[in-house]
Amino acid sequence: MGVDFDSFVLAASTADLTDEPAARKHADAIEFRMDLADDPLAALQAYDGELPILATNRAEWEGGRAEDQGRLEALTEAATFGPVEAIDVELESILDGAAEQVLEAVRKRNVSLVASAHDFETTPPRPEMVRTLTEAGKYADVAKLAVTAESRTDTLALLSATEQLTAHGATVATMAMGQLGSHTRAVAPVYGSKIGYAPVDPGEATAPGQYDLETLADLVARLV
Ligand SMILES: O=C1C[C@@](O)(C(=O)O)C[C@@H](O)[C@@H]1O
Repeated sequence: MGVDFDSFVLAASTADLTDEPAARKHADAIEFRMDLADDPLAALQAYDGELPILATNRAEWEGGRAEDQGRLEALTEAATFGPVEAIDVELESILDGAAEQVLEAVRKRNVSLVASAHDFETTPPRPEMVRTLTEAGKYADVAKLAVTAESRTDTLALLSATEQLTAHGATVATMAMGQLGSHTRAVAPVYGSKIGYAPVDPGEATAPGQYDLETLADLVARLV
């Protein structure tokens, strides 16, 4: 049980689980953005796709659309559905103790856990990125960090932090958002990043600078 993040996992990010047949050819998993869906628990109930689901219910304060009210409860419930083999929860929610019931549900069903942090404005200094990823890794199977690149120096710092942690045995997922960061989505897996996110339809990106699924699948396959 659980998604195996020992090797790279390409997740098709979507608010619509009926995208699954279109994603199947290129993706290893579906990232279901519950916060962008109309009735996410009903959609999970109706899901009959083949790909395992990584469920995300991104908080408004972390760049998503989910209000705090009921957010973590819905994520906890998502963890009880058979096809949900991984759960993404914000590192901030873990650290402030709010995610305890999510962590318990994840443990109970042996679902994989991704602890994530985002910076939609900048790229923090390298030591801070290493600290954030190290902290996230204490709680989760995958420590994920998405930053916003403002320069090539930023993207190099992110890739270097990715390489360092991977060399020390950590399982991390990293990406730089924004136009300047796009190439890191293809290149970070070379340095050890274990999850890539891409929309099936390029018009439905879930973060700035994403490639469409087919393009990212092709780039990563050529590089890794
Ligand atoms: O956290 C992430 C990473 C992401 O923000 C990206 O930059 O690809 C896309 C989101 O859907 C996902 O939950």
